[in-house]
Amino acid sequence: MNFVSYPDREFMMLELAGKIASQLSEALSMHGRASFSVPGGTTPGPIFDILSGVNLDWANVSVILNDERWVGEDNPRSNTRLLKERLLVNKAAAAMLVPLYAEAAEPESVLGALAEGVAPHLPLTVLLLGMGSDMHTASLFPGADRLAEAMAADAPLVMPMRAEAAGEPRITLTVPVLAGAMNIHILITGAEKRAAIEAAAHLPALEAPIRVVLDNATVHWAE
Ligand SMILES: O=C1O[C@H](COP(=O)(O)O)[C@@H](O)[C@H](O)[C@H]1O
Repeated sequence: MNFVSYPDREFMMLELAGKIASQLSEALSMHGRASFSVPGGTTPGPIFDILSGVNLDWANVSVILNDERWVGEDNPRSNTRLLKERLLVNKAAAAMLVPLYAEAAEPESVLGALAEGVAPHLPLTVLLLGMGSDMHTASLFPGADRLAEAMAADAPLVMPMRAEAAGEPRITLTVPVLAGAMNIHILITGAEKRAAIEAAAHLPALEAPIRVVLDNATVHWAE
């Protein structure tokens, strides 16, 4: 893995935001459009704040979550809510949000429609991932009910996922979609996650799902 250690979080967020903006900008110049997949959770808020103010042809950028918790936007755990509050504001308000959630009791009942929405935006231009200290990324949790299926080469684009550590049911981009991205960045902070990602490099993917992208990703870390 390509591991970059930064002196502090603020510097890391600024540097990585610049890198992502230039990768999106290059795709926009070459193809007239770009797709950007982003994590939820607690880590990416500051980089969203920076990116939302960057001058970019956002109207031609599609934004897709890596994964969503099956809760409505009124719930503070909603990743869509985070995106709308921190990334899809200011200049980036012009970007197109590709939904990974629709009002339904279970993800299974709207899966087809959500997958159809994702398909035209592949391969992802830039994939930004987070990681939990249990080595899950997106909603690929160790021990999740459909993890092996989501790792198969012929997996559908999106899948529902349930795991004890996940809390609510989830929906996630699957491994072929994640691993097929043109530029992959993993954003992590703190000593515990650093130790986890170093351990993941020596573990099978079913125990350490982050492993599925590690060989082709740049890991960005700050204490
Ligand atoms: O549940 C999730 O967790 C991971 C990691 O989140 P963090 O709070 O430790 O930064 C996140 O990447 C994923 O998108 C999210 O749904």
